[in-house]
Amino acid sequence: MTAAFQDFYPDEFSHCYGCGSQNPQGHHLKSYWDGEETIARFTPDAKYSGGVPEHVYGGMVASLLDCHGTASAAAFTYRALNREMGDGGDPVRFVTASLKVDFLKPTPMGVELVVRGKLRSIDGRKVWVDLSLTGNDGICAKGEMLAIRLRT
Ligand SMILES: CCCCCCCCCCCCCC(=O)SCCNC(=O)CCNC(=O)[C@H](O)C(C)(C)COP(=O)(O)OP(=O)(O)OC[C@H]1O[C@@H](n2cnc3c(N)ncnc32)[C@H](O)[C@@H]1OP(=O)(O)O
Repeated sequence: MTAAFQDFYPDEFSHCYGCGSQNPQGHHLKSYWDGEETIARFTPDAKYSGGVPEHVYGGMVASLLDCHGTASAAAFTYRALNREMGDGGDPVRFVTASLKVDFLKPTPMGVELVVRGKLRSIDGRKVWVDLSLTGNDGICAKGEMLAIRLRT
């Protein structure tokens, strides 16, 4: 089975509620390559409802974009450097500096959500990623992230 980007985060940095393998309460979001783009799939539990039970609350939507975006920034950078994750070299890790979310329509509950990341540009430690979240009836939210590579 293909490893997810998050599987390469060192344990000591894997406590993120959204995607950390070491957080037993967390969502354990997993991100993968899909051609030139990145993809993650997630079905929120019913307790993450918005104003009505049929819709997902906005914080969950932003959280999925956030975690998939930083993982994608790392993946795009590895690829730009012609490197593989887990290659034994200096780890490439990112945090979110800025995340803009446009909520285009309510996000449906009870269906698998698909989060996609597309590289906009890399400029030194700064990586801009365009994000989208799709439900069963088209794109529900779009995001623009600036992720910053941590100094190692
Ligand atoms: C080895 C470590 C492993 C860690 C593993 C983590 C795994 C991931 C876990 C999963 C995580 C899940 C996701 C999460 O939840 S991540 C959690 C949420 N994010 C954070 O907590 C980040 C908090 N912020 C910081 O730590 C610092 O501010 C960072 C590190 C981001 C930058 O501080 P640093 O001192 O390093 O760099 P710098 O200040 O010189 O800035 C550098 C450049 O960036 C530009 N800039 C900065 N901010 C903004 C902005 N808002 N808009 C526009 N531009 C901005 C800045 O002008 C400069 O540009 P230039 O002058 O070079 O042109």
